[in-house]
Amino acid sequence: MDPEEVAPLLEELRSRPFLNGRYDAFQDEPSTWTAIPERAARCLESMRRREHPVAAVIRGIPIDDEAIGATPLDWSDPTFRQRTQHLELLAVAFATSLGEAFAWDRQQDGRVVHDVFPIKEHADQQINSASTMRITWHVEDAFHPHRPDYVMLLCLRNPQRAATTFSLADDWDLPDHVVDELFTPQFRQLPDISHSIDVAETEPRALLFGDRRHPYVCGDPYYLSPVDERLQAVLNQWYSEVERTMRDMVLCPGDLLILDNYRAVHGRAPFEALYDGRDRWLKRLCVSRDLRRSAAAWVQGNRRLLDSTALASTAVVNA
Ligand SMILES: O=C(O)CCC(=O)C(=O)O
Ligand SMILES: [Fe+2]
Repeated sequence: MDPEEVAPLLEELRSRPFLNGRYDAFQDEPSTWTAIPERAARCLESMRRREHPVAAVIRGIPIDDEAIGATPLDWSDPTFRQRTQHLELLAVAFATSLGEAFAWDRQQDGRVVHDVFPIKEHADQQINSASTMRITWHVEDAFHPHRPDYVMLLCLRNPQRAATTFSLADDWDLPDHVVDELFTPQFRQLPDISHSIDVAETEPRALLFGDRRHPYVCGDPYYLSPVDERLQAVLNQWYSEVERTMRDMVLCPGDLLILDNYRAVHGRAPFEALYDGRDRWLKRLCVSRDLRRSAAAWVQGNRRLLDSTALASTAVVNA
């Protein structure tokens, strides 16, 4: 994308008052979904309507490195949100070509756009604010029936050139008996720690579903266990195949990566954080094709704010 194409929209978005991550009114404005450059809109429309491509990157979103200021070190100084709101709104505008950007009430204060940057205390945890710890590949929010259909990552800076990794389900070549097992509901998926939920027990689920020739995937191996030890060998075969087909993408400032969260898994390579205000910094959005499916989880009638504890199974919540 030519940066010139999006510059007037970005300029207009810069003049918006601070909305503090509550973007409902903005998402409801008709101009939101008509304003984005045509070629990008076509690509997103193709992702939604044809389910192809499964992963796409839109390049050339102008990032003013000085104006966005320092990469935050933690959540204590919220001014970074004001400095980057126009970029968040732009990402939300792109998301409207795919569906609706939504928030989880227990993640990042219920904000629609998440910040991804390294936090010292999390360096070796399995969370997106880690650094030396690899984020093992996963489907985003795999534990939840209302997980996003798409994940969008907008890169503000990435001096470490840490790669985002992803693998497409269509690339997997697995023996029939492995596919059969993965299509059978016999795997328990617990929530990842970013949701701060303790689920004692979950219903066993299938990891692949839908059309056998072009399956959908749902799983986060780090928080996954089979109902029967015998299935570990099946999981290992699947894991190797995902590793074999894994691609690396080093996002550069102004790159917007869009991943189909039903047809691809993703993760992130480890990197060395410096905590010097210049570290890697991304904005992340979860996008749903259809918010009606999640009505039982809407928080106080807000269709774009989901209660992640509203699961089919019984959830025990850590306060
Ligand atoms: O940092 C990245 O490139 C991706 C991290 C990730 O998996 C996420 O934020 O959902
Ligand atoms: Fe992720």
